[in-house]
Amino acid sequence: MEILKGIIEKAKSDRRKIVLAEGTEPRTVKAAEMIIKDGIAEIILLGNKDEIKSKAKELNADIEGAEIIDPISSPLFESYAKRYYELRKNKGVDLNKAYEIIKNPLYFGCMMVQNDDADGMVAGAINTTADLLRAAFQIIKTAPNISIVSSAFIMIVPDCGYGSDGVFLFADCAINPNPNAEELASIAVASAKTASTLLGIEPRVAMLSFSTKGSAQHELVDKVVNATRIAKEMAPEILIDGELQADAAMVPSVASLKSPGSKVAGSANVLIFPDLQSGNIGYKLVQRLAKAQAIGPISQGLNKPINDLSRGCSTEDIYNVVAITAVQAQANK
Ligand SMILES: CC(C)(COP(=O)(O)OP(=O)(O)OC[C@H]1O[C@@H](n2cnc3c(N)ncnc32)[C@H](O)[C@@H]1OP(=O)(O)O)[C@@H](O)C(=O)NCCC(=O)NCCS
Ligand SMILES: CC(=O)OP(=O)(O)O
Repeated sequence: MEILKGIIEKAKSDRRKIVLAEGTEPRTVKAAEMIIKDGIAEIILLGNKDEIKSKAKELNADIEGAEIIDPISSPLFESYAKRYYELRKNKGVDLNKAYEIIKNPLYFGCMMVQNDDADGMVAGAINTTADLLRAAFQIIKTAPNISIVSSAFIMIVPDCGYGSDGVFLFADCAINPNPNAEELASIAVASAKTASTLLGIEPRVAMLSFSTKGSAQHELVDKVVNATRIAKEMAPEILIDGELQADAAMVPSVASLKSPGSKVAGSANVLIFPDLQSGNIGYKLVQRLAKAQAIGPISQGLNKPINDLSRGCSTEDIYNVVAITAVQAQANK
């Protein structure tokens, strides 16, 4: 929890302007109230003004301090549509289509961030990850020298001595369905960076598999072995090891049996899943069965901070992801 408090204090220290694209969604409206009250960020809610105000009234939420922008009647609408057309005309988008697309708050919000009218955006309480990411990929795009955008969850597991006192980073649990070895290596390196910059912990990165150091042979294991080698070449300064089963990665007694001498096994705090099936299932199991707090998915590798939520998120989750987005935005300046 200390880690989360640190992020929240950092967000407060230099307030950024964050767009909440799902402005009428009840958890979002409540989160906006809390964020404004605690001074975490300046908030822009997107959507129909009357609908947002009546939702706030119904929820007894004070959102007086929020700016409300209706994309359709906004003076920014025309210029954003034209800019979107310029960005996507070589992909077959004509001007009429651009006007249609910019009515969608996910696209309008990304345009606000891209044009520095806001510093970051959070959505995904009602929209799917794929819909949010498509808008971000098209408008915000991938940062220089980054081959692939991925995501990570901060997992805070109660009464747990593994990882960094129960704190882990899990990746990729939200974006890339089946990364190849190079892509998996990039996810590992990006996650190590997120762990050190956002969580302030020294990353110990485990490349997870159903095999530990050759205990099983399969092409799925080969992918993780290759990804581990590539990640070590990409970032020799980072502690990365694999392939490791989850118990060998986290539990010292199992690590000493299965992978003796490893600097990561038994103490991993960054867990890299081999594909999205295992990553998404894995984080939800830990969240629900171990009652862990799952904060994210936090995007890694976009030019500017756009973050997703799970549709199962709580008001508190939105509050936390906004704080993280604000801290990422500070780092971008
Ligand atoms: C991320 C995702 C939406 C991309 O899907 P898609 O639209 O079919 O992907 P495409 O291959 O058509 O690519 C669309 C654009 O995004 C870009 N893109 C796709 N994946 C990318 C990635 N990981 N990093 C950077 N750019 C990416 C493509 O380069 C392309 O750009 P362009 O249109 O400018 O050429 C898709 O991989 C997905 O649905 N992932 C799973 C999301 C999910 O359901 N998660 C589980 C719940 S959290
Ligand atoms: C991250 C994630 O799994 O999102 P959702 O639950 O909305 O599919």
